[in-house]
Amino acid sequence: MTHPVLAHLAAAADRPGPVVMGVVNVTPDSFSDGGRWIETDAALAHARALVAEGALVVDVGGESTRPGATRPSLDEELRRVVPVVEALAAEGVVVSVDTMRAEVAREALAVGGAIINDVSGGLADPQMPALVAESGAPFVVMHWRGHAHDMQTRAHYDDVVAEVCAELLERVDVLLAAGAQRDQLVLDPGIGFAKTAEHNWALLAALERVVDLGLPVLLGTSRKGFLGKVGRAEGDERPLDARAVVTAATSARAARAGVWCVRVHDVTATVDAIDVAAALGEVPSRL
Ligand SMILES: Nc1nc2ncc(COP(=O)(O)O)nc2c(=O)[nH]1
Repeated sequence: MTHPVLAHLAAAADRPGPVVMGVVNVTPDSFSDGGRWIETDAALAHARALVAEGALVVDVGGESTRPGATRPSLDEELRRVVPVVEALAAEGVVVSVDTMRAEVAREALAVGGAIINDVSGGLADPQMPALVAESGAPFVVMHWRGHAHDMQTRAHYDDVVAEVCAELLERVDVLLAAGAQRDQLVLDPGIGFAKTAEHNWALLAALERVVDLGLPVLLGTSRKGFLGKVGRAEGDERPLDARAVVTAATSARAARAGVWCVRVHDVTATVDAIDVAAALGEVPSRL
């Protein structure tokens, strides 16, 4: 059984391969584009541009999750996110809200947000599982081992793929026990969260094992540090605005693995890469 919002997106998709989710960080300090979209009008203009490039969903976030980031207050996160979600939803855009706070998710859904994207998978806010159950909204359960200020101290695994899968399934059990429905849940391996570059590559190489857990999968590699560094000498990593191609290559990989959605800052490059994978017959039929 597919959740109606996910079914709508599948029906809206005009190409094979993952749904493309465009990123709009309404934050002053996100690693990938901090500050550029902090003003509501700038965020809206950017979101519209991403939709024009082929994004079927726009992910609106008000809290930076980069290592070392400090958390905004609840009121500040609400101030950043709610006006953008409301305006985009009013224009018919499918909006996901990237938040770890149940109150922000609740407010965003109340003004038309369609999906909750919680990088903590419901761990950061004990109220989130109940909100997920109460709302019935699709919920992205990302693998997470702690807030930005110390998550990289938890990047220790004997078998990162097996442990990430097991910990994701633990979150699924908690959410189902709280009353959420299975068709609400989307899994995400949490690339770059409590993971080294080696862990990220191992997870990308084994994406089918995450897909085989039997729920839609979302992948977020876009512009992340391990992509900046790949193939480059120390100190010669790609600048943030030169990571569209490396990100797109991982989007093609995601398409080949049957991933449901890719969350990216540079939509066109990813759409192009997925189109090539599809033309080569490498993309499984949609979920
Ligand atoms: N579901 C999901 N959400 C995320 N939100 C933020 C970031 C990192 O920050 P960014 O907004 O600058 O990309 N990565 C993810 C991710 O990998 N998966």
